[in-house]
Amino acid sequence: MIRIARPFISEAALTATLTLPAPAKLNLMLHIVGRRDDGYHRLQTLFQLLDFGDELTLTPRHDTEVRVSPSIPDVANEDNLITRAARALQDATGHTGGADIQLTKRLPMGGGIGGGSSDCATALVGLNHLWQLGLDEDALAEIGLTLGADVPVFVRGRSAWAEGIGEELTPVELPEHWFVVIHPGVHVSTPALFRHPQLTRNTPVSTIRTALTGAGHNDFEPVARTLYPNIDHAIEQLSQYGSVRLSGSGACVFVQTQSDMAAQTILRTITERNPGYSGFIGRGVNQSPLQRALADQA
Ligand SMILES: C[C@@](CO)(OP(=O)(O)O)[C@H](O)COP(=O)(O)OP(=O)(O)OC[C@H]1O[C@@H](n2ccc(N)nc2=O)[C@H](O)[C@@H]1O
Ligand SMILES: Nc1ncnc2c1ncn2[C@@H]1O[C@H](COP(=O)(O)OP(=O)(O)O)[C@@H](O)[C@H]1O
Repeated sequence: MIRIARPFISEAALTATLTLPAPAKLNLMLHIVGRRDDGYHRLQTLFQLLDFGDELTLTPRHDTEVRVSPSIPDVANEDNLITRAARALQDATGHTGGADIQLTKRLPMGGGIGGGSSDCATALVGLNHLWQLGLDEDALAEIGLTLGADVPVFVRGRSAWAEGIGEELTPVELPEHWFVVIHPGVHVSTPALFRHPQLTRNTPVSTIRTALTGAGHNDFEPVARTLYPNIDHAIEQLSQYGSVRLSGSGACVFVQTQSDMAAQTILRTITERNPGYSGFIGRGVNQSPLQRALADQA
């Protein structure tokens, strides 16, 4: 655990409020190449950050309370990854202040687009700033990894090639395309998919260079399509517009477009045709809007 002396916090910092984005990610490809002794799967994946996501407004409190509002249905305040991030920071540093955190949730839950992980990372990065804790990026990523395999990429804020369980990150420069992301109205449990007996876990190891050519696939896709007919249907529907992929363990599927206007047309067509589906458009970004927003504060 990282322990630092409790820093002095000015009265001005206690009244400051910070609004920060929590962007989505896509897995442009995701190969499962093995398994660790603790059961976690070893992956190779290309994380593309998007300029679309949730938003957190953080206000410090004098007491130790951490309150997230509105609460997320079926997720207790102490289980919310935002609260868990705040608690982890308090534990690591001995900080005795708390926070009120307003959450604008735009990303579908269990969508494979990292909503919870990104909220968690934004809380870590934002509270480190507001509470003046002085933890560096490595320390925040290390704390983040204890809360979820996908948290470090959002803490570091670069589109990246990832190995290990997602924490060995190499920043990459990707073309900043537009993406139509469709949520086909089903909630996928990531642990359940990782446990599935039919999941391919022995894809041969690839290289970053190969992945950057656009080669690769998502090993979750066959299982997700079998278990969730809506995912299968959404992939079929979108495939007329280009190469469709599942993101993470699903349920979101996506297709790349050359313009915002093309993306709007596809999104409108698919959601009008399928009333249970929702979706959004995001532009791929190499640097996270979180780090850009924080730099603007400095
Ligand atoms: C599959 C991916 C791909 O980006 O994304 P999502 O579909 O969740 O967005 C991630 O690896 C998900 O990361 P994350 O959602 O943070 O997972 P965690 O909370 O750390 O783990 C949830 C559970 O999934 C399993 N797990 C997770 C990651 C991994 N590399 N191997 C695993 O076996 C473990 O059983 C773990 O208890
Ligand atoms: N702030 C949060 N936002 C979303 N989900 C959260 C949050 N805190 C805890 N969770 C839990 O984490 C689970 C996975 O959420 P999410 O990150 O949206 O999925 P995925 O990683 O598949 O995109 C949710 O079903 C929910 O139970």
